[in-house]
Amino acid sequence: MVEKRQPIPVAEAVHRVMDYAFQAKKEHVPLTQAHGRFLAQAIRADHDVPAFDRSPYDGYAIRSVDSKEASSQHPVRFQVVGEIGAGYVFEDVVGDHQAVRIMTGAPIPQGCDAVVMLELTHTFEENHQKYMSIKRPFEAGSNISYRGEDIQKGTVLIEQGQTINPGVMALLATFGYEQVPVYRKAVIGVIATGSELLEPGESLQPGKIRNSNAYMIMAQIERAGAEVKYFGKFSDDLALCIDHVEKALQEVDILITTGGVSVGDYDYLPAIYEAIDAKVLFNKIAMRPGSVTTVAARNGKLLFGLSGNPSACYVGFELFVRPIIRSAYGHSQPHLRREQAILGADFTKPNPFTRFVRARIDYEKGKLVTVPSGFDKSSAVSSLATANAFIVLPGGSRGYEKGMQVDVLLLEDLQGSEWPWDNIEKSYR
Ligand SMILES: Nc1nc2c(c(=O)[nH]1)N[C@H]1C(S)=C(S)[C@@H](COP(=O)(O)OP(=O)(O)OC[C@H]3O[C@@H](n4cnc5c(N)ncnc54)[C@H](O)[C@@H]3O)O[C@H]1N2
Ligand code: MOO
Ligand SMILES: [Mg+2]
Repeated sequence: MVEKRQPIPVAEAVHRVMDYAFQAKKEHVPLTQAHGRFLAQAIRADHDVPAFDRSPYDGYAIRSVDSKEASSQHPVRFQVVGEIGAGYVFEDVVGDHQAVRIMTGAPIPQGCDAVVMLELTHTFEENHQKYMSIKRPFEAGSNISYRGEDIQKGTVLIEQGQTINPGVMALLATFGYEQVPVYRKAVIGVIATGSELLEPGESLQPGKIRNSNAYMIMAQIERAGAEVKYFGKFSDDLALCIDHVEKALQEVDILITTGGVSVGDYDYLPAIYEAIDAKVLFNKIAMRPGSVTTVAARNGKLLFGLSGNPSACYVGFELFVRPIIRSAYGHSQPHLRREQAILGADFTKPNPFTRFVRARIDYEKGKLVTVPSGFDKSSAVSSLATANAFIVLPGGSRGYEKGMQVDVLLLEDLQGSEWPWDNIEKSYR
């Protein structure tokens, strides 16, 4: 008698997985390796930016009071008493009707309170002395970048858990983070199962297929910000498989297998979970694709038994594995970002279970429009390459028409969402 599996709602499955959320350890990495990592500590400004009043232009630093009488009829002349480039400090105090030639980024000399752009000055020499003149007055503060105008000392600039993007890299460098506190990458093991699997370098043979899931999952792991450990393929021998899983578990934070979770004669995963005494959190979800997605836990470590069908495997990863990875990095919005979009094509399939249609989101005149990205079967591999979203169609619906509003989950968005599973749009016909 085949075991009858009881499907649970998607949200309930995600909850059961998230009960095992863990925090990754912290480490320091050189700044040059920090891009794409997750900050393990908030970054606070320990000095003002800019740290001194500076010139935003190439020109002349002056005392504004000396320019008061300047007009096109009566230009005011200044004696040029020095020159400073960015990186240098003018050591003297600037006096009455004196000016300093100054470059963009150089500190404003003592005594000066305005900068005149080079283009607005006339320069000349008399008796080997340099002068410049201007034809209009400048107010105190004209063309000065003030200390702290960009960032004030003490400001929290980035919260812990944020992704280090190119802009964060600039801030880290600005504040002297030669070594950056980041979360250590979670190590995720991958094992493929199935005697039909060939590796990409092997020629096709009758009845065989190439193992695409392992390479897809490894990329999904990297996209989620974790590190991959690939353990290759299972053998056909159950005892060896058990041993394989036991050993792999020692080396990872999470273990993912693909295939072998349904009720086929060679679907070994249920037997393996039993043999290693892992607690099965669920083995059937009211969703398509991915209904067979199984998750088990042993000694606090999760084992994800993703489906062998490529589309089901892909969806299972994004819904259940991704949030566990992101939450390990202190992220408060670890789930896929949920948005609403206009359906750009009919989707006539009825949905007894909640369906996650691999889809493409595009912007059209300020609106988000989504269309399925191709062949919509659990076994499909073709619709994944152009997918950047899942259209979420709740169970119980009888198909959707072009123009309807639907919920979508974004696959390539870094912001994420805190909990996307409440009140999924049910505007079905
Ligand atoms: N009697 C039933 N049969 C099936 C059920 C069911 O409820 N009762 N569920 C179906 C559903 S839904 C799915 S999804 C699949 C799940 O199968 P498994 O997770 O056990 O995976 P396998 O049997 O190992 O393989 C399924 C399919 O995927 C191909 N595959 C496997 N691994 C890979 C890989 N690494 N790369 C590419 N493709 C892979 C494999 O060749 C099979 O075609 O079960 C249904 N059956
Ligand atoms: O689990 Mo299967 O992917 O529902 O099609
Ligand atoms: Mg199977």
